[in-house]
Amino acid sequence: MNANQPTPVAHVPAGRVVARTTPLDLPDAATDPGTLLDLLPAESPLSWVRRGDGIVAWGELARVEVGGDGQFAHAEQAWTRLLRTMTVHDDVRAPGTGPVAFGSFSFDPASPAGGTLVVPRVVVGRRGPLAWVTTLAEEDDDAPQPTLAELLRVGAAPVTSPGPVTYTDGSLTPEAWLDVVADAVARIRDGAVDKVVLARDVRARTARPVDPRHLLARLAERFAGCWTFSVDGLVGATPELLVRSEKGLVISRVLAGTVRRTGDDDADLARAAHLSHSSKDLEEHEYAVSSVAQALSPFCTSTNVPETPFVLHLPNVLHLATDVTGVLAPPGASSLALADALAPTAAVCGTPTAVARDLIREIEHLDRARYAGAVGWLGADGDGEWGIGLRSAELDPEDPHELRLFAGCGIVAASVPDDELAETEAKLEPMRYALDG
Ligand SMILES: C=C(O[C@@H]1C=C(C(=O)O)C=C[C@H]1O)C(=O)O
Repeated sequence: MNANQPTPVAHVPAGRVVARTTPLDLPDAATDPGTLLDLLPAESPLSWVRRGDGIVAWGELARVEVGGDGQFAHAEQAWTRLLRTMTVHDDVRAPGTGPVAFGSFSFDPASPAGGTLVVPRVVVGRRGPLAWVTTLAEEDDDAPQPTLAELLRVGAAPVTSPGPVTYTDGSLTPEAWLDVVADAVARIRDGAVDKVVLARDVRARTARPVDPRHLLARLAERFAGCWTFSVDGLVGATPELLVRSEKGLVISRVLAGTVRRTGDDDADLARAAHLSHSSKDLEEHEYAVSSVAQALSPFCTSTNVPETPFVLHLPNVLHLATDVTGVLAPPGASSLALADALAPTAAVCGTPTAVARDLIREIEHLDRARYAGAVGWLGADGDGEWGIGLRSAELDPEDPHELRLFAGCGIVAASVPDDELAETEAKLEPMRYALDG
């Protein structure tokens, strides 16, 4: 939708809706971590899955499209209005049961991409030994809850691979992007800004139409510790949790400071040790942690901000990581309101935020759309999980052979453009891997 359009566009049912959650006898995540994703249909799958747990969904009961500065607030208002039309029967009562909305929001509120909430018709979730199905239907629809056998038939159509992929430059050539990074370093050294995160895109064209389930399955299998998401054409596996809010406790996993892995365990351990002492990476990380801690603290009675980061090992890269936690002050802001307050963090924008965002608008030459924005889900009680939409690609709604892959990195005074370009290549690897096979 048009980012300047302040009022949300909502496609919602005219009458009352019944949301019904019942237990489901799914195979254990330990024996079959792929089960949730295996249920998905090829058409517009919704997913938020990590290590076999999470929620997947399909069908569209309602859709809300927002844009501009109030994108989160408008989405939340629409969700609250929709909930008033619902009768909820929840026999399971766990995070993710009852009605949920999946959402994804643009990094820059001025982006024409805007944000979307999708309220699915069927949700299947799992959390450890607990599994459930939620259906959302118009009140006069008296179809019984689907059985496991019926659910398994939804995703029965074979997953197709995209075949050979051709990659071409995105909005800038790699050489032009190096100049942008050099420009940013010069401005940082001049004192215009402390840190700015610069991103680039790469276009991919596939021989066969993209089946998002192919991407999701490969991402979930290789990047099991990340959140594998699919919302409204944005697909990826993010290691970075903007915020999870659950029963009054909030957590944000902050990542900033990165080194590529070598594939050799001993060499990687040496790199991890180097990363945790690198003043350039620690500086980048500190900006990101303080931006999250500052944004969370007005909502919390207490927060815990560890003094030193740990090193998060992913298959492609190592990151400096800090889990910031807090106790929500009553009555408790919703997870979407928290995402609104937190986004964009300095991990994907810079410090100070407003100056960094203006600099990105001026020199990056990229519409990030929903890359690096918030992506996740929201429940009826406001709890939910929102990741930062990294290690991701946007599927072209007009052409199922086309995608845009994105990656970026934090630039500080000590950054070297060639190293930053190499870092973006390392961060593009998950989506390139997803498209393979
Ligand atoms: C911007 C990205 O990653 C972010 C930037 C990082 C960095 O600069 O070290 C690390 C993790 C993310 O917060 C990306 O993956 O595209």
